[in-house]
Amino acid sequence: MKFFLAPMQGLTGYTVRNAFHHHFDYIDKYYTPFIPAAKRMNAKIKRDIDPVNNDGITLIPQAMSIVADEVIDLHRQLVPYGYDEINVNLGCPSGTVVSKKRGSGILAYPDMLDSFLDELYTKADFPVSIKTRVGFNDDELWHRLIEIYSKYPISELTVHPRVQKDFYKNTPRMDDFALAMQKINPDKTTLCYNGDITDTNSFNALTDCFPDIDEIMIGRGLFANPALIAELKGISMDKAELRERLKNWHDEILSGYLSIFSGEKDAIFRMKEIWAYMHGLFSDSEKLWKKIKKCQTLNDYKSIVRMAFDAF
Ligand SMILES: Cc1cc2nc3c(=O)[nH]c(=O)nc-3n(C[C@H](O)[C@H](O)[C@H](O)COP(=O)(O)O)c2cc1C
Repeated sequence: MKFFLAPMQGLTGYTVRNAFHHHFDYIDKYYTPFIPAAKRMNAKIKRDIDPVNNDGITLIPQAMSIVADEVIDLHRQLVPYGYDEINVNLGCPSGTVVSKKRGSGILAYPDMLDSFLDELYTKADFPVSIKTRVGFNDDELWHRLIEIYSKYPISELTVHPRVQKDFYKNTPRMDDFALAMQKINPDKTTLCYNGDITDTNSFNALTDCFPDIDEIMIGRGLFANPALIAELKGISMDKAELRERLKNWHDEILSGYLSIFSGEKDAIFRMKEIWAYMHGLFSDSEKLWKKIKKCQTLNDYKSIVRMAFDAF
């Protein structure tokens, strides 16, 4: 089984990717948070994809676009950095994205999706993978969408079996993932599952249902428990070792953020985004989370976190 870290805007930049690579090195492949392909890459994006900042990490840049020439142009900008494959985001549910028919917005327009992919796969002389949801308002069009996907030489199709309207609510629609397993030719396209893998139970339920599945992408579950993949692989780790690795992982991210952002407030804000998922691992987790949410200065933040790790 191969495990991938899901792209997450604001969370899976190079600082976090490196921390995973150094302290929980179980991730086979990483994806950048989406890069808006309509514009030229800015300094922040260039820093994020720079191979110097991604040493030893297998990284796939993700494009946000529904225009073939934009994807081709982004690829042209990425080649000098050593990238070949591009992943296209057809899953983002955010209002500002879908209002432009981008992300999961295009899933309501199968004909438009078909012509986009037709032009893209005709013009692209490099591997293009896709990350998709299973519909917009509902999954009635999923049959049609999967027929469209199955026509093209998609290098890897990651399916997050929710529709746009679900955002992250409700449970993944496993019947829709089953249809993808049935319709996608594994000799042409590798199918990757994504959604709600958070522990051994959810992992076993998935692999019991789909024993042929070979690739799983995990997002929130890895922030709730950075050692999750080790657990899924049956690698044992006692509490002291987990605490030590978790602390090193946390400290590397904090010092990385403090060196990137001009003020400590920004670094603390970004650390809070991680704690929103991670606090559940700690004792008295709700109380801890409240304290972290309230804290405004680096000194306060550091002392709360020190106590949390002491009590771990
Ligand atoms: C805060 C946040 C940011 C995200 N940013 C992206 C993104 O840039 N590109 C993308 O394809 N998906 C993005 N996603 C979706 C995740 O990649 C993933 O599909 C989703 O979290 C479901 O997987 P999970 O249940 O393992 O977390 C984002 C999700 C969250 C919660």
